Amino acid sequence: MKLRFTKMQGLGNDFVVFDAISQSIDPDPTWIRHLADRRFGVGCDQVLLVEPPRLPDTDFQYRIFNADGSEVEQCGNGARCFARFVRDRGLTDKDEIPVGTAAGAIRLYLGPNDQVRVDMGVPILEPVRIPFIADTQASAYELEVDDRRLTVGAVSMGNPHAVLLVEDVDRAPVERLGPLIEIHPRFPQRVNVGFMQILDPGHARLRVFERGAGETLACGTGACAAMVSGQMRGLLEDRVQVKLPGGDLMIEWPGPGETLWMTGPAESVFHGEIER
Ligand SMILES: N[C@H](CCC[C@H](N)C(=O)O)C(=O)O
Repeated sequence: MKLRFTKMQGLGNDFVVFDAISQSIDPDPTWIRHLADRRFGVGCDQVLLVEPPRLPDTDFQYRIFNADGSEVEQCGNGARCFARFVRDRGLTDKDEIPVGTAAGAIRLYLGPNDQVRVDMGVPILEPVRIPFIADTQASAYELEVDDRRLTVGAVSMGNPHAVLLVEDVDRAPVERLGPLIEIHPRFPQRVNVGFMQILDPGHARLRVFERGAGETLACGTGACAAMVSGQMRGLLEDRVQVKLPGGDLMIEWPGPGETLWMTGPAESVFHGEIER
């Protein structure tokens, strides 16, 4: 059976997107891994499925699968690509799209110049909800990694993030520490690992070693989590330009308990069909 897909990207974080409303898609982890493989498959960081709504007051459900086949709760760059996909495919004519994810409902706003603004909900800081094993909630935690004591922030955007501060992202030990922290036992669901260099209270550089995908050119939820962690540590203000290797995101967050907004681009690259 031939399945139609669209290859998309948000700041170089790339996706294979399927309309799973008009097509029957079984997201078997082995097949997801094959799809994501950059030599034996199409190649992507994540696979996205667009499904009929499941949550009240939403128009769609959107499911996210990492390249390793694991299904996850949230994807920031994917959310923007989702919005572009459903508009370009004529699945909606709205500029404001309520959509359900495994982490709950979010709202997407299509703007000019391929920009999409996303209400990412309220960031989660309570350790048990991240999940992260800690005695109390704090703006930063000590983490033993490879016989070294590191300081990390811990935040959930629906998916878990650890955030480290570094002097220079270009020289950050992403390849060495990313995989070690991703599977650290204090993160029972594994974790995405952000390495943030703060330039000034309104600007930061970030690299992210993603759970289930490795280092990507951009991570939307990672940018959100890094900004939250930076603000909780008194280092960032409530509107921050986060500069990732693939490009920039604007993150706005007034503070704990408040909604976080992310704005950035989303583009289609090509349409294709794959035999299954
Ligand atoms: N690797 C993430 C999912 C994709 C998130 C990222 N691509 C984004 O733009 O937020 C996780 O396992 O939680």
